[in-house]
Amino acid sequence: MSKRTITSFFASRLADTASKKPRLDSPPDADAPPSPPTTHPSYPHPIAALPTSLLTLLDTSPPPAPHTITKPDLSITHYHFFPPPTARQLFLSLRSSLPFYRVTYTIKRDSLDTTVRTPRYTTVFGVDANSYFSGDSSHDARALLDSKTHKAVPGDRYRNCVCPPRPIPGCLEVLKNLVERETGETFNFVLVNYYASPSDSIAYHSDDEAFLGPNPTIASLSLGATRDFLMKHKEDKAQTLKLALTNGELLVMKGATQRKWLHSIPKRTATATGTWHSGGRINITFRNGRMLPCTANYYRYNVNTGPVYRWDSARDEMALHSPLTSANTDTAVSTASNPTDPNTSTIASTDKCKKAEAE
Ligand SMILES: O=C(O)CCC(=O)C(=O)O
Ligand SMILES: [Fe+2]
Repeated sequence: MSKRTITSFFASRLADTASKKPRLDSPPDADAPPSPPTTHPSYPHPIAALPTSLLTLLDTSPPPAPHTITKPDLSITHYHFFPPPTARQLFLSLRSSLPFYRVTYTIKRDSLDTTVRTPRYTTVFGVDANSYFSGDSSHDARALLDSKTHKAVPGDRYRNCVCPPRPIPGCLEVLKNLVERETGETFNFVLVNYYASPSDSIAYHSDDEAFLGPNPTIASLSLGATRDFLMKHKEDKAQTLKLALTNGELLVMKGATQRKWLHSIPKRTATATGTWHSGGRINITFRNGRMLPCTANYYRYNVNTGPVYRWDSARDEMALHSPLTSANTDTAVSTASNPTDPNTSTIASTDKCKKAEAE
């Protein structure tokens, strides 16, 4: 959690804006050739860097003042983090560069195996606080190191993970750095949702898994189409909130918010979504996973064993990138999981299954 007070937070923001201090740690050189894509053995394909012209826009656009929302047990700050034209370019760039998944998994419901199809595209990068990747996104053979010993992680540490953890690619690292600078927090996971149509959604849930620690801070960036973000208090049914999240908006949820409130992006019909425009919406959440089970959980529910989708600009839609090599179920995971292993979090799975049941 940030140790900065609200006053110092605003003071540093105002000072940054007043001095037109660059927002990026290494401001782009306008004449520099575009950065190469980020590559890593754990990626299904190289992930393109953001164009230099876009990095310049990100670097020079100071965010306007944050707004706070006052409700019981709620700590939310939101602001227009990027101007809409910049956010639109970011949306187009990330939609075409990232690998996405349409995850399917099985859960036990009334002791029967039930298949859940996640109603949106997802992807995830990062690793929990016990490990980190050597080097930076310009290195293509980044090794997973132990946070205490700084040596290679024991080979079996992520054996329950559906795939090896993936380092955060350059295009998302840039955004993480900007959000960290703004919030005073640090994050080690970047989760991405792509809502291709108004019927893509996320059911009511809270991101309160034990592996995030108590009172987690979650920063959430919206790019592309406007979608309604609904919130309701877990106990006081009279307490509800509806925000229309627009292109370039950043929402920072803190304190008791996850413990006391649920949130969702409900399905909408195309006609009811007056502000919908074709192309969909990307949501990026920045999180700090403190405990080992976080990694297996996030890769299971956001990548899993199914095929990769990539944006097909000719067809103007997501298209299968890789042939289906294994069934898009988590059978492999269930058989690989060892319930007595601390990597297999029953708390986490239970939390996520609650989310899944309504999807
Ligand atoms: O798309 C959004 O704004 C919310 C996504 C979300 O709640 C999540 O990924 O946990
Ligand atoms: Fe969430």
